[in-house]
Amino acid sequence: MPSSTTDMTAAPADEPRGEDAPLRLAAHASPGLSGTATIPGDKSVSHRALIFGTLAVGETRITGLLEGEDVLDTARAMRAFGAAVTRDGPGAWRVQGVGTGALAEPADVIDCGNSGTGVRLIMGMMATCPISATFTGDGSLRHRPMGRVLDPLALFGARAVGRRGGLLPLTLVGAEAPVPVRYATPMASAQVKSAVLLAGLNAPGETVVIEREATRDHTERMLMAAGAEVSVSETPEGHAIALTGRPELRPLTVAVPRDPSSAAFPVAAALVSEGAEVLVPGICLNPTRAGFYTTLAEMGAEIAHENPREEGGEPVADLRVRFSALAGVEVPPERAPSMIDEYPMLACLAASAEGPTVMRGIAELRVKESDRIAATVAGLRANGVAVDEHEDGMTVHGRGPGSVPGGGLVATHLDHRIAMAFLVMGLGARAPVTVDDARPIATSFPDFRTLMAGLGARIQPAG
Ligand SMILES: O=C(O)C1=C[C@@H](OP(=O)(O)O)[C@@H](O)[C@H](O)C1
Ligand SMILES: C=C(OP(=O)(O)O)C(=O)O
Repeated sequence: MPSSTTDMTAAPADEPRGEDAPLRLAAHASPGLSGTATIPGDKSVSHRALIFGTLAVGETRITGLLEGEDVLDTARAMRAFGAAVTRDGPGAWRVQGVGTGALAEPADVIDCGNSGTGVRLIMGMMATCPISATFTGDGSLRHRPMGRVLDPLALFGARAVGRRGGLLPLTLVGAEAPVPVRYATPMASAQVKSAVLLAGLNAPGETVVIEREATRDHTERMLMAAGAEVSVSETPEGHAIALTGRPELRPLTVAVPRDPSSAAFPVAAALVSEGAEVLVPGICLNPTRAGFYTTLAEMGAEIAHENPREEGGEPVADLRVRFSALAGVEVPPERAPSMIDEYPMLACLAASAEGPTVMRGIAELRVKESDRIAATVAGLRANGVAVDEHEDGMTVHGRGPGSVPGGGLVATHLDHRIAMAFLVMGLGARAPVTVDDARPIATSFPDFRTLMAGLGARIQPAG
């Protein structure tokens, strides 16, 4: 791994970083996985640590930062807005912030690569500052809707000019005289909520965001830790977060907890690998993120939560996972926000559960890095698994442990989670499962292959 900050944030390409040609990988049946899976830092917390570091006056210290491409793009962007961002060693970073309202105007286009979180939070951060910035991203991000943040940011007084349909590239002109906003989010989205709260930081007065279902709360936690006045309440309209604008944010010391969304992959691998026992230590089990683990318990997964404790202000536990005979379940739609990124993995796992697994209320999956419902359904069918596609979800008809035929090729559509979910499914399938391009895995989990190989997983380049 390069040791200097400059190397870690080299200019992004339009294609996934790394090798030029698509990286086709095949996962072969791998019974008896064992060992310890040390998961990297949480992606959501890592983005926010860099952004809050930039908005605080003074030096923020971060340990355990996820050094995936998405987060490195945010680090590079924070430099463009005036912060001094330094890498001291693996996961150890410092940010010398400029303060809310004192952001520099970037001299060039901000390329957020594959990251919806990066671009949407950064647009929120700058929308109430008297500067302009132009944003773009890779072929996946340029298809994703930005109107969901541009609409509320316009209420603060910001203006955007971009491609039709609210697509990147776009230029955001920050408000000269921002006004605070009261906004009810039309979809369950922590990115939209966070963009509004970040914009509210530099608007005088009280900004309120109301969400029908509570989404991940890392922004609120960090705002409070940095000294902002934030109150959270349940109202007839929903879960409301009120923020008083123009605080002086103090710099934080952030110990990034280990990512429950990344942990989902080795956890699922152990569940489908006959005879497996894997320890996954120190996983963040913040209730706004832990829905996948609740669902696994309902399916009968043998997962012990050992040594529960608090680390860096988040509840964490060590997960000991054993190969399990799973039963299909109906996932309550209201659980979706707490496991939104885990549905592709759950669907692949459901293929070897006994009976149907019903996943509804997840239309948001259609606007992620890929249309994750369509990509998952196509990948399952290519590997002989029966699945029904619904407008807002899917039902997987599992036939029990060891029943997944495999042998198919999965189109990953620049989507790291599709690539990882299907490789994990292959570890318990009868014939190898191949993914057409594993390069996007580097956006969130650069050490995925090494970590999985350490457990005994057979994931190899495919011809
Ligand atoms: O706020 C965040 O850090 C994230 C929010 C979620 O997106 P939405 O806000 O679009 O649901 C999630 O899918 C993404 O991986 C990270
Ligand atoms: C949806 C995801 O990320 P983002 O929206 O930040 O691209 C994800 O990591 O699964």
